Amino acid sequence: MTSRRSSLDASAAHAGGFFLDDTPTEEVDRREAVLESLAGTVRDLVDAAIRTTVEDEEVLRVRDDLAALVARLRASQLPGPAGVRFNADRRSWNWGNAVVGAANGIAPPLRVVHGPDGCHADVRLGAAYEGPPGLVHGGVSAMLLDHIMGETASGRRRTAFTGTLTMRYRRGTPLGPLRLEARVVREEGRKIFVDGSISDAGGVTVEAEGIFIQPAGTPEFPRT
Ligand SMILES: CCCCCCCCCCCCCCCC(=O)SCCNC(=O)CCNC(=O)[C@H](O)C(C)(C)COP(=O)(O)OP(=O)(O)OC[C@H]1O[C@@H](n2cnc3c(N)ncnc32)[C@H](O)[C@@H]1OP(=O)(O)O
Repeated sequence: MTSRRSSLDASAAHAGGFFLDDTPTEEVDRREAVLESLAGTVRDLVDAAIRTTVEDEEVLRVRDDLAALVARLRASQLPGPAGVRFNADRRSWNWGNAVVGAANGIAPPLRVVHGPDGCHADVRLGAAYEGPPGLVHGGVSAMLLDHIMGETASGRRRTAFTGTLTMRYRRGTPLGPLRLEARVVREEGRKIFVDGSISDAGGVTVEAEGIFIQPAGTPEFPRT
């Protein structure tokens, strides 16, 4: 088995909390597809574990089988979290991210689409994201909006951290298919004001307003 840790660490240079990495885009895409397929199965496992009704003995046998699989993945590990990396093509990858991480089985995951007027994402939230019965946990709604609004502020050309995020929960957000939207309303110096929403088939369930800050001294690339 080949470890990936050394090549990533050797090529990384720090840039405003993000890492410039010389891994070619083709190689990033290849590895991402592999990790994504693993995370999809992990996500399925989480859902199956929540909803299983098999006998206790079978649950315990599955637990032992899983422990053996975990040990195989632990054979070669990063020393800490996956971090955020980007290369000279401005291909960025944040495989551990809680919302979009390709390798993260507890990320829904959100697939953010960047357009001229902002960003949107279609997502289906299952049993792992439940708060009130049949409804999305309010913190999960805030987390997803925080991410898509932050990515909108970032525009894939600068880093933008959440300064203030205000949520208005208009009605319960049902588990199932949902659409998230975000757009930049205005900018003042390093402050980027962003609106966001979550909708189901019946309309908006959650609205949000956020102020995202570009940390002082961090790089900004031209718009693409
Ligand atoms: C690089 C290449 C491309 C890479 C491409 C990758 C793209 C990848 C996209 C990822 C998208 C992630 C989306 C998730 C986003 C999170 O979840 S980020 C995590 C949660 N947020 C945090 O942890 C932030 C913690 N806070 C901080 O780090 C710092 O307080 C901040 C927010 C950076 C501000 O610090 P600062 O720059 O020292 O701020 P400061 O100079 O005091 O103030 C600047 C201005 O902002 C205002 N301000 C400061 N703090 C706040 C606040 N909390 N609220 C409102 N206004 C504030 C000040 O009043 C001031 O305003 P003016 O006086 O200029 O009018």
